[in-house]
Amino acid sequence: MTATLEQPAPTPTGQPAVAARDITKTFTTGGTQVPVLHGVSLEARPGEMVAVMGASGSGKSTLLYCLAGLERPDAGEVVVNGRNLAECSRADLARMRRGEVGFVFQAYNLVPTLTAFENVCLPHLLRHEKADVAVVEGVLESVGLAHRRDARPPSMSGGEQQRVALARVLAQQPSTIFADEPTGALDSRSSELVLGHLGRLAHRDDACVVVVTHDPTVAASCDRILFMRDGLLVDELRPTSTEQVARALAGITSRRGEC
Ligand SMILES: Nc1ncnc2c1ncn2[C@@H]1O[C@H](COP(=O)(O)OP(=O)(O)OP(=O)(O)O)[C@@H](O)[C@H]1O
Repeated sequence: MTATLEQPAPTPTGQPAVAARDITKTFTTGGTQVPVLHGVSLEARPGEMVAVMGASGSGKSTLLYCLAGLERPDAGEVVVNGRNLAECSRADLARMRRGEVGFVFQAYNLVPTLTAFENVCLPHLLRHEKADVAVVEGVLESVGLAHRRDARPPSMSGGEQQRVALARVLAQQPSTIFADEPTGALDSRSSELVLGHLGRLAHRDDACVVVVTHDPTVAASCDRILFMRDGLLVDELRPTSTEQVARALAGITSRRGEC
């Protein structure tokens, strides 16, 4: 699999689509405090596809959840499309995630009793809107699942479920997309297809895409990579090849715990 996208990456301009300023997050489980984010600041712009990499447990998913408004940071600020998330109610955040912001979950989050088609329509249903059947069928076809339209998640492979989850986000036509390991369950062909979609959203449709990944090939497809270690962003790279990304990641993870 080669690390290329069909669209060349333009230089992103303008205001950031996503900005985090000095965010911290500590979880408390069973009376024990688990500090995860220690003051993370970043910016990602419309038209940009940004990867977040780092060792397991370095805080990548927690960061993504804070950026998407699925977790509230303890301190610091997250601004998405000009809106400070701390000033948004739960209902505002839920509305954002059903419209302008899309999230591709590691665990798919599909409703098992609904068909693939119905799962893709779900954000529309939750907004009490009618989904455009042609759009929904179009996105299912674009992720190679037209023939699985009426299948339910329990009868689908992990890769098929991952592609339904992506189709659900594509059908929303969001301006900002967060994706947690979006190719984790996919073979290399499906992985290329998903990356192609995300790249086109960023580079053709001027969306901002933030992807958490362990896969150097996926990260090499992005415009910029942010490296995390122990709850901090410690490095940044504009990738030129999968090998270069793999070397950089190995360097970051081998120095784990030094800071
Ligand atoms: N809801 C939670 N409650 C308690 N601890 C949590 C919670 N979510 C995450 N953590 C802890 O925070 C730390 C960072 O987790 P996170 O999932 O953000 O890391 P990650 O870099 O995405 O890891 P991976 O690559 O394995 O998915 C881990 O120690 C994890 O156990």
